Amino acid sequence: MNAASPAATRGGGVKSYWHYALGFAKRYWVDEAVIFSLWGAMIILGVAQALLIKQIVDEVVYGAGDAGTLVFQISAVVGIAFLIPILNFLSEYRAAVWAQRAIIDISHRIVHSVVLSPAHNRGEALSRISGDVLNVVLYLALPLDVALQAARFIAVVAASLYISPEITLFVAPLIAVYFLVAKKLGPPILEWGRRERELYSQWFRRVKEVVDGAHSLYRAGVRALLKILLEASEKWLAGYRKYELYSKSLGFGANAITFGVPNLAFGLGLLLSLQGVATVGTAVAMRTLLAEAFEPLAQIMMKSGSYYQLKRSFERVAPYLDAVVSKEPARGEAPVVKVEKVTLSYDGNVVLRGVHLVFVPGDFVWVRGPTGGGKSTLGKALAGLVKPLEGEIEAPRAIYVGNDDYVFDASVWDNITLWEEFPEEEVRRAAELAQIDFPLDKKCGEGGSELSEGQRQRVLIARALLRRPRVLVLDEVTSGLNQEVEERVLDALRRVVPIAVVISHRQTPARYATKIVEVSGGAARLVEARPLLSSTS
Ligand SMILES: Nc1ncnc2c1ncn2[C@@H]1O[C@H](COP(=O)(O)OP(=O)(O)OP(=O)(O)O)[C@@H](O)[C@H]1O
Repeated sequence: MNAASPAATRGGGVKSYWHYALGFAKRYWVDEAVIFSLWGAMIILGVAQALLIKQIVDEVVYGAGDAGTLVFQISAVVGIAFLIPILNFLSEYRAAVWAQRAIIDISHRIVHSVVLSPAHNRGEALSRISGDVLNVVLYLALPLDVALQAARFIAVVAASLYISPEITLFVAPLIAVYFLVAKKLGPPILEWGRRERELYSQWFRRVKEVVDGAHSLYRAGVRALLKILLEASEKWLAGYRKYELYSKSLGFGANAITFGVPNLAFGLGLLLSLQGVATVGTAVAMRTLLAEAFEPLAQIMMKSGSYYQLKRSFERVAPYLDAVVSKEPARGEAPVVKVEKVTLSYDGNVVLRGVHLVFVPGDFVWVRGPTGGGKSTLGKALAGLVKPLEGEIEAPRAIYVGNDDYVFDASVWDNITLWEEFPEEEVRRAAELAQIDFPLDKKCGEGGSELSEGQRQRVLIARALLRRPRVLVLDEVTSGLNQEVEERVLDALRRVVPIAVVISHRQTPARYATKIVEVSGGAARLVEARPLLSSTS
């Protein structure tokens, strides 16, 4: 998948709908071409089927044509009748998989956008993923969808005009009425549906209140209780009645026209055949064709009915859409960290300039410096979470662990694996290396509220170690540990992570450091380099 330009979020302004819709169309042009071709074939086959039916009926009724040709034509009609559902299945399958891929892509973009720009609210971003992403995909695919349905409708009308302009023009006003009425009534019905659901939840809340408060409400007497319920139920029922009346009567009217028009065309065709203006075949073919005219219209109306809902979702997600989906570094890359002539900034405000650092396997780097100097910024940049304004950073499979990393309301185990499948012994090993000495089935609470700070930090470290990073950046995540445990964690890190970068105000990392980097005054300098320690010492 191509990555779009990251300008929108950083530049502040969100680009227009068409910018994203065209980008979306370009990214998925293969899927779109396949779906369009399948639909094209279905449309052509549908029209061909109607024309063949006209010919067959006329040959039988008027005694023209021979038996061999008839058998061939009938076989073709039956064949088409089988082929259309198969093509339909293929297009629906392709469209469904495409939609899921698009959902994953957009979710990745949201996640990356949040990580690249920590100003975003993470909880908000997660709710976007669960609530809006599907709508965004539907909204971006809307032009294609509408074009497809319009093409279906136009093909049916064109074929009808070709077979019998008289009948087509006669039923056209009815089709227009169907379209206009449904278009006018559709949105109020959707609105009523929403109000009805709201009323239902109000009613349900009332029931719940009565059930929960029954004990104290009993003093008011059972009759009063029932009265409260009755009033609430009647209010809800009144809303429900109105909604059902609207929606069912529209459904009834639409069905009447959907069934009526093809049969009207059929009857008209038969009458015209008596006058010699049409043939019986025309009547049958028109009936078959016109039965297909309403489905695309209904689809267009349904899409336009949810248009505003889709648009709102899009507006909520658009600020996240331009994030670049970075590539995973290839496995087996040498874990050498290179930071060359790098400038790091936030919204144009430079934090660090001219950073040049090289770390090699076995390095244990202690990053120190005054508060606000840019240590975290450097650490995040190593893991690709802050993009350099200038220069290049190479740090294969780097993971950054910071104190803001989220601990979910789940067990320690789930917080380490994040619900991914890992062999049990690997999870236990990661927990052991991170010096987790409390049960792995212990509940963490929302945000780790049931853990001490040191426990929370060890869970975060185990989560990172389980993923076997080649470069691990720990940003003040040993601050809650007592010195003895901190030493054990750092020692484990030194043994198992090829390149460890520890950002800390404490002195403990000095014991293990092969390199010390001082971050202050807008610069990050290597101030000390010691010989590499052997991993067993
Ligand atoms: N997301 C952000 N947006 C804008 N500015 C930021 C952002 N994060 C950090 N900064 C700014 O960048 C500068 C460096 O911050 P950074 O957190 O990297 O420093 P630090 O050395 O890690 O500090 P500390 O020791 O207090 O954690 C600070 O002036 C800070 O205000």
